[in-house]
Amino acid sequence: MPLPKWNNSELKVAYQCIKPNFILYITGVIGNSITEASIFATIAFVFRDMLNAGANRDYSLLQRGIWIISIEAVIACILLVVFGYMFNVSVKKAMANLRIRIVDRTLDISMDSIDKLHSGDLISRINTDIQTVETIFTNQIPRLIYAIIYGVSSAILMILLNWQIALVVIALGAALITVNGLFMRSFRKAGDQIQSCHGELNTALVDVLDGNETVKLFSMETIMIRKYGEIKNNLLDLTVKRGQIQGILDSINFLLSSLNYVGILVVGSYLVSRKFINLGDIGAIVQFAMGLTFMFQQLGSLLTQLQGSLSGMKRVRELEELPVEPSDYPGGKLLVSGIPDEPVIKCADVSFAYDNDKEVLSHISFQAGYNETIAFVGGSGSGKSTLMKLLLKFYLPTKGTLSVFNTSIKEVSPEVLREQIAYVSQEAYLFQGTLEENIRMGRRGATFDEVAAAAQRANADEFIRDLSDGYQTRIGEGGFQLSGGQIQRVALARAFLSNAGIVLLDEATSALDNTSERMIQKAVDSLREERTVIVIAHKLSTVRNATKIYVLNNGHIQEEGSHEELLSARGMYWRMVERNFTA
Ligand SMILES: Nc1ncnc2c1ncn2[C@@H]1O[C@H](COP(=O)(O)OP(=O)(O)OP(=O)(O)O)[C@@H](O)[C@H]1O
Repeated sequence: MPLPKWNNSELKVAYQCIKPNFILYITGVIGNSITEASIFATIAFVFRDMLNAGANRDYSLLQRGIWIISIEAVIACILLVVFGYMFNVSVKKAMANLRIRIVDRTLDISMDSIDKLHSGDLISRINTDIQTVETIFTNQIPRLIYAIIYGVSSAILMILLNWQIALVVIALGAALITVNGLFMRSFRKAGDQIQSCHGELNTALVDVLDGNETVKLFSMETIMIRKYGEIKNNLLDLTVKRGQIQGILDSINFLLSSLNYVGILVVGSYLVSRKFINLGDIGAIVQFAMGLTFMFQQLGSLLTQLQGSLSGMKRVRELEELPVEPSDYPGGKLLVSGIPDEPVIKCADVSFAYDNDKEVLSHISFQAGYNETIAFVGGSGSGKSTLMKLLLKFYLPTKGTLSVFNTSIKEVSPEVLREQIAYVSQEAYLFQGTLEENIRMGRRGATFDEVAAAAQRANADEFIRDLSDGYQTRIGEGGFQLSGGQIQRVALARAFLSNAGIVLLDEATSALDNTSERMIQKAVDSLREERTVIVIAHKLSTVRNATKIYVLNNGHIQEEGSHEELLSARGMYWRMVERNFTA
């Protein structure tokens, strides 16, 4: 039988999900199955008694049967509620834990891995794929266990009643499993395609929602809806294809099961007419044959369905297996105290490539001391942002050393390093929550007075207090919308609050009105005091005051020096200044 390879790691991950509640889960599932199977077994025996009662006119058998069924039904109702509760609760807990674990894991994934994922695909893995995993526990495993318990108990009872008929039914059942096995590969393939199509669909949806403004700007509505429609149609085709396979399989199963019953009835009638067996026993055997055939049928179709669900598990596992930011550091600490004599940042002959082939930074060397501002300028794609990412340890240099406070960043954990760095990016991300909460991200545990003082230094306090809810104004998606200049000042407030010794500043390129521009410039100037600042500069005012300027070109340092030195060299920097500095 061409069984597909069972991927152990997927089954292992599936087991890991339920492990903390495994006893509760398995007790619920097995208890449920035994209860249901015993009802059917009792019905079979009562059915036998009824047929015999009719044949022999012994109505006490009938009375006994009614009593047994009634009592068992009451007990079963209670047990089914208890067992159902046990396994449902354990599955819900397991899935909630899995979702939290996956989101937690997503936050630890290294930058180069996360760069390769689309947020839509990530959301699909966390929602749709985990939902598929849930069906393994709520549907497939319980049905599988039930089918086995019901089938095996039916087989035993049937063998006890008449082993010859039992053998015939078992042989036909084996044929059923073989046929279902033939379909397993197609189910797995269809499952893989459907799950990844769900990922594509979410990716397209995120593009439509996040890129809404751009879509409208370029009148791309038709293109976007066509793209979304194509994926949706593809998903529909795949689902219909899987439905067709399921349909063929169901009819084959139905045909084989019917043959089974017809066979039993024919053989049974013959045996009854020859008085080898009584009518009641044949009635019971038909009931047990139903149990046994049900098991074979379910084993086949459930194993194929399980393949589909394991496709979801595979995508969840892929997410879990992505490389994370390493956490096994030699425990290096950054000795930050007072005014350092040595340069705070030392970058010695650093090179870096994202994909191990093309270097985007080559042989970069510079130093930045206390109270100094080092500015990087250069054309688009010259490597300025990449250098910032190396300083933040989102990536490690492929060659050379990068040290902060005399310690190689390789030796300290990203958390320890980032505690000493305040990063003010062009597009600060503001989370759903109040302005106070957003600023407090600079230093958790800061008091309200400290938050307000930081906002004051960032020239943000005034506009915040002017809002009707002040610091309690809710921002983020669906909340109050801040202007570009206001967002930048909130980001600067975070940096002031952090008290970090190093500031990485990605100066905004977007044009702001003069008042905003002046306020931000004043805040930045004050942030530079008594700190070490690395700035990606786009404005002449910023570079003019820098201690040293580095001009990046294609990942190389093309020129370095003070504003005056570089101007008199009349090179690339001079040309940029002539062009009014729009790097
Ligand atoms: N995550 C990434 N994976 C692969 N290549 C990348 C990645 N990020 C940037 N690059 C490449 O690295 C090079 C330098 O990019 P970087 O963003 O550092 O330039 P930049 O000077 O900051 O540009 P800009 O001023 O336009 O922001 C570019 O060729 C870019 O395509």
